[in-house]
Order: sequence, then C-alpha cells, then structure tokens
Amino acid sequence: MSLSRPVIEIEQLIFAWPKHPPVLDLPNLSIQAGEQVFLRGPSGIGKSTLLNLLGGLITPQQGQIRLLGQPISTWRQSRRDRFRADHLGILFQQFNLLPYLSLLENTLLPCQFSALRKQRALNEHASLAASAQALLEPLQLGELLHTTRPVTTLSIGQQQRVAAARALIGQPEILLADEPTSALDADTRDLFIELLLSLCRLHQTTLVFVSHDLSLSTHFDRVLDLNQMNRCSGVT
Ligand SMILES: Nc1ncnc2c1ncn2[C@@H]1O[C@H](COP(=O)(O)OP(=O)(O)OP(=O)(O)O)[C@@H](O)[C@H]1O
Repeated sequence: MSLSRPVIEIEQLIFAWPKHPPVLDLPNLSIQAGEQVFLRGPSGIGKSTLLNLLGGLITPQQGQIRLLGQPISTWRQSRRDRFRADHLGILFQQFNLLPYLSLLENTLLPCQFSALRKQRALNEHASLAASAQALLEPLQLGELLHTTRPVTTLSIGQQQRVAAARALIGQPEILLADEPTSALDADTRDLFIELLLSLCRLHQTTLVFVSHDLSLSTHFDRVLDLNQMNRCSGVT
C-alpha cells in the first residue's frame, strides 16, 4: 500500500445532532494510507462525533466522507455497516468485550461478521487461532491464548490489549481509537501505545487516535487540532 493514497477524505462537512446547532463544520481533510494521526481538542469540541462520522455510525447533513475512495456518507445504513465490518477496526475507551466469550473468541469476533476479514486472517496464517496468536503475542497476551478464564477477570491493561487485537484482526485498513488509554496507568499506557503503533505500522493500517493526553502526540505522524479545524464555535 502506498503512502500517497488517501484513505480518509472529508469534504466541506457539516454535522448537527438532532435539534441542536451544528457541532462540526470542517473544511477538506485528507489522511493517507498508513498515516498515524493524533486528534486533539478540548472537551465537547466534537472529537468523538467525528470518529462516529468516520465510522459511518452517523452521517453529515452536508459534505462528504470518503473512506478507501468510497462515498460512505451517502450510503444507507446497512451498506455502511457492511463496510465497517470489512474495513474498520474500532477501539473505544470501554472495551466492549463479551463476558460469555473466551479471550480467543473475543479476538476473533470480527471474523464472524466479515468474510473478508476472515479470509485475510486465513491468507496469512494456517488457522484463525494462529492469526489471533500473531496479534496476541506482540501484545504480550500469547500465554493467555487458550485461557478459559472469563475475559472480565483479566487486568484492565490485558482487556484493553484484547480489544486492540480484536480491532486489528483480519487487517482492517483503518483503525479508529477513542481514548483507548484512559483506563490505563502511565507504564501500561506507554507500552500499549508502542505496541499498537508498531502493529499498525506493520500492516500499514491508517490510524486516527483521539486522546486528551497530549504527551502521547509525539508518537504520531501528524497532530490534528479540532479546535483549529472546526469552524463551529465548538463547545455548546
Ligand atoms: N448523541 C448525542 N446527541 C446530542 N448531542 C450529542 C450527542 N453526542 C454528543 N453530543 C454533543 O456534541 C458535542 C460534541 O461531543 P463529543 O462527545 O463529540 O465531544 P468530544 O470532543 O469527544 O468531548 P470529550 O473530549 O469530552 O469526549 C457536545 O456538545 C455533546 O454534548
């Protein structure tokens, strides 16, 4: 994948939550394949809203979002859901691990919803378990691969890394991360960031990472300040 190919494109986007004035008014923005972008801005400026738009969970009233060259913001919901399952990894502050599934089953969940991701996982490895292992080992969870312990009994840092492995299984082209380190202590957080960024680099995954913690921004290729980009006055 070439670094000069735009993977995320925004054109003259305006978004308002129902019955509210616009919260986002953004000019053109282009993020290239493999870029690692840190998205900052004060509370309430619209960082999570923008990630929801990029994830196709909501659509703008004006303008367009293209992911991998596809005009996803013009599509109906079912087509956006399909695209998200195939091409996006989503990693949020709440890990959203399923307590009744094992660590391995949680990691492989996206392969249940996307034949494309399952196929990609199997293209690289002899089995889905081996594909999960290839992510869990660098995330320092290899020893727990076959654990039958409920995932909710793992430490917060371990659960966060399971959520990262689940987001990256089957090589989605784009990873959207919203405050994924906020529940981690400083040492665990730094280790997590290093592992996440190196896995994204390895697979040329385009990363948009939202955090309040500006000290993390130095790890990234580009820092976007939503307070400067957003033509709405912002905090409502
Ligand atoms: N589902 C919703 N319905 C109505 N308004 C919403 C909804 N979600 C967010 N908002 C509003 O949109 C604005 C932007 O919120 P958003 O969560 O995107 O900001 P943020 O920059 O991520 O904030 P924080 O850093 O505190 O998480 C806020 O005024 C918020 O109250």
